[in-house]
Amino acid sequence: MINKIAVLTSGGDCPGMNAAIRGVVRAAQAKNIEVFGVHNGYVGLIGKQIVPLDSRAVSDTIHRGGTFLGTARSEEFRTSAGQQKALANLQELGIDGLVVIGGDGSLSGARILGEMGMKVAGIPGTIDNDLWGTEYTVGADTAVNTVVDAIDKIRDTASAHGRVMVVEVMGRESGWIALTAGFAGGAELILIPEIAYDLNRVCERVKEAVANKHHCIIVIAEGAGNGMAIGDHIHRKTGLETRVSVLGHIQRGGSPTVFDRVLASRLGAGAVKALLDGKTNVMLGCQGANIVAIDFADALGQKKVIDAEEFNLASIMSI
Ligand SMILES: Nc1ncnc2c1ncn2[C@@H]1O[C@H](COP(=O)(O)OP(=O)(O)O)[C@@H](O)[C@H]1O
Ligand SMILES: O=P(O)(O)OC[C@H]1O[C@](O)(COP(=O)(O)O)[C@@H](O)[C@@H]1O
Ligand SMILES: [Mg+2]
Repeated sequence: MINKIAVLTSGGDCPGMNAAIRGVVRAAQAKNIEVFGVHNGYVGLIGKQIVPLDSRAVSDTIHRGGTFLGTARSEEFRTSAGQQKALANLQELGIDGLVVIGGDGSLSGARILGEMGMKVAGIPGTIDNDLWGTEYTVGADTAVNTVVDAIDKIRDTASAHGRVMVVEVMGRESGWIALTAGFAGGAELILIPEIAYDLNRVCERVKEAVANKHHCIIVIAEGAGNGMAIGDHIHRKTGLETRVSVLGHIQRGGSPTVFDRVLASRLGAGAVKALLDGKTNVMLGCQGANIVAIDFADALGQKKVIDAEEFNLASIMSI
């Protein structure tokens, strides 16, 4: 039996976090469960920044990027003392269920609270789409649409000048954004941390592309190398005019796409349902048309792999 649920957003923000909070609040209210919002992730959980949320508190939020609850990274929460404090604050308010919206780090924190006895459910929220067990994380679709919009614009000027354009995108350990946006944006080359590349061959492909197509767009994930350094190397080896764009945090902001709004709402409602069904220590995810609850042990214990077939197809599509 669950009477009071708290919800927080943690780690790197992503478009759709507000829609996920809204999903939790409204699904809980529909079942007459009280909801509390925790400001600033685990920082606010330790600092007791916890406020009641009703249906009206989440009005006008579905279309907004960022998170109205605020997000943070907390070193204190990594310690046992911090975790005890966080748990005690929840218990003091009589909160018996917690929904954590965030990336792999945030969900690892939720798992610890779950092991300490709190009932917890996680919603995967990160633009990186790097969590195992869900085809999409909240925010990933919006981020790749933002990147493709940038690539389309960069392509115009690349073609006009016959230049090489290096576009560095986010993803310290995951190449999903680079691969998906590179594929959809028609990039000639995609460089990701999961697949080794040879710079000499990259330069050969660049020369070939500029000769045949009058431009060359290279999308590189930040985890696969420094865009500026790669651009400089290409220019020195090929003599071709090269420009570099580092897209940075524009990828993390903006109004969520329809896909992300619907996904976040469904995962929010799914998290409430999972807790009411007596489940705990689970991450909600989407698999095909279904919302599923996956044990943290699986979701956090396995590494999502990049689709090698898609990578090869993107390369074929660029000839
Ligand atoms: N292994 C862990 N154990 C406990 N808490 C963690 C762990 N990993 C991350 N956290 C908590 O979650 C916060 C967010 O994690 P981080 O990795 O920065 O972001 P994300 O959730 O976006 O991956 C951290 O600042 C920390 O408080
Ligand atoms: O600028 P920040 O907030 O330190 O983090 C940058 C990182 O966060 C991300 O945008 C998202 O990653 P997480 O969701 O795991 O935090 C990465 O793509 C990027 O490398
Ligand atoms: Mg992370």
